Amino acid sequence: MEGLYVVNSRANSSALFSAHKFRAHQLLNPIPQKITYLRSMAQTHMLNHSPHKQFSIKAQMAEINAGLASMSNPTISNEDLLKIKEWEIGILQGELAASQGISIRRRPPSGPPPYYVGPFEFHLQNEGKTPCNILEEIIWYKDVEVSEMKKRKSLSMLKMLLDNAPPARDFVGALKAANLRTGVPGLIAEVKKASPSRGVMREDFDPVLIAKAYEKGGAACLSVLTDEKFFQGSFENLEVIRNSGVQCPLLCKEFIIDAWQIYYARVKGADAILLIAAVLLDLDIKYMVTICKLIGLAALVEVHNEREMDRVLALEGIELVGINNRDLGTFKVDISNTKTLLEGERGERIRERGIIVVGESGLFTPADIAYVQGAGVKAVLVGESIVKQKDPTAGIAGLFGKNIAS
Ligand SMILES: O=C(O)c1ccccc1NCC(=O)[C@H](O)[C@H](O)COP(=O)(O)O
Repeated sequence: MEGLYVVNSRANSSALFSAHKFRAHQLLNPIPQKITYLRSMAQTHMLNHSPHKQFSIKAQMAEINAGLASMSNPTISNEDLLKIKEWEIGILQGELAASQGISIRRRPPSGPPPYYVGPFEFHLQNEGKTPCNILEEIIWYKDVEVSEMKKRKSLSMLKMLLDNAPPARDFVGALKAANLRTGVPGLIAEVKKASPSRGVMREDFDPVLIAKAYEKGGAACLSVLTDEKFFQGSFENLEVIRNSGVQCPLLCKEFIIDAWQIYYARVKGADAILLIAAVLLDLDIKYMVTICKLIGLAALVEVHNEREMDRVLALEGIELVGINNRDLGTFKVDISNTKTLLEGERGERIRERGIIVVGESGLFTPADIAYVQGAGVKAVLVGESIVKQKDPTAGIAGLFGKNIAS
C-alpha cells in the first residue's frame, strides 16, 4: 500500500485513503467478478443521479480504469494489486451506500482522507478517524474484530463445522405460534447484560438462568447479545444457552458486516441473525438473506426509518422485519416510531406479503405492548424491562399484564 502512495496524485492517494473493503461479496465471489458486477451497478445508479453526481461517478470509474491499467505494471506487488482492487470496490461501495441513504461509513483502513487545494494535498489530524456516532464506532471496531476472527477460523473451516452444528429451529414459526396462542405479540426476550446507552443492567448476570427464566415466562424466542466490547455479551453465552436444554429458538444479536459472521453464528447454535439496514447495502442484505436461507437461519432485518423500511420492502424473500424504536446513533427511544412506519401503504404491503413485524426497544408496560400491537406488530423484542427484574419470569407477566406461559 505504502508503495502506491504518490503525493499530489489524486488517483493514487485516494486509492490509499478510500480503500473501504466491499465485504458482502468477498467470501464467495472472485474479485474480478465483483468489480464487473459493481461497475454495472454504478452504471445503473447513474441513471438515477443528478448530472453532478453522474460526473462524480464517471470520474471515479475513470480512476478505476486507471487503476486497472496500472495492474499490468510488473513493479506492483500482488499485495498492492489486491489493495488497488479493494480501493476500486470501496469507491463504488461508498457511492452505493450514499445513494441508499446509509450514513454509517466503513472504517477507513489507513488514515484520514486527503483534502485538496489546487494541486496540493492536505491531511487533517484525526479527521475521518473518529466515528460519527456509537453505531459507527461499533461497526469500525467490529471490522477489526471480524478480520482477526477470520484469521483464526477460515470460512471453509466454518463450512465444515456446519454439519456438526445443532439443527436450526423455526424462529419465525415460533413467533407466529406464540402470537396465535396468547393473542399478544410473540416475545423475543433479550439476554442482555449491558448496553452503550444503559451501562450494566444486571451485575448477577447468569445467561443460562436468565434464558430459562424467560422460557418459563412464555418467551417464544430468545435474543442473545454476542458483542463483547459494547454489550458484555459473548458467543460462549449463545453456545451455552443452546446446549442448556432451552427450546426457544435463538437470535444471535450481533452487528453483522460480513457473511463469515452468519456461518459463525450458525456453528455456535443460532437459529436467526440480525441484519441492520442502517449499516448494510441493499445488495448486502439480499446476499446475506440468501445465505441465511441456504443454511436454515431466519433473518431479522432491522429498520429505523421510512427510507430503510422502503429499501427492505423492495427486496424479495424478506419474512421478518424489526422496527427499532431506538435510534442507534443517538439512543433516543420513541415507540411511536413503530406506528409511523406501519401506517398507510407500507403497512398494507407488509400485510399482503405476510411479513412478520417485530417491535423493538423501549417496551416497558402492558400499555406499550398494546400500543405496538395496535400498530400491527406480531412480535416484540424486549431487553431492559425484563432483564432488570429480580425474577425475569415474573417480569414477563408484568410486561404483558398477564401470564403468557402455556
Ligand atoms: O441498547 C443500546 O444502547 C444500543 C446501542 C447501540 C446499538 C444497539 C443498541 N441496542 C440494541 C437494541 O436495539 C436493543 O438491545 C433491543 O431492541 C432491546 O431493547 P430494550 O428493550 O430497550 O433493551
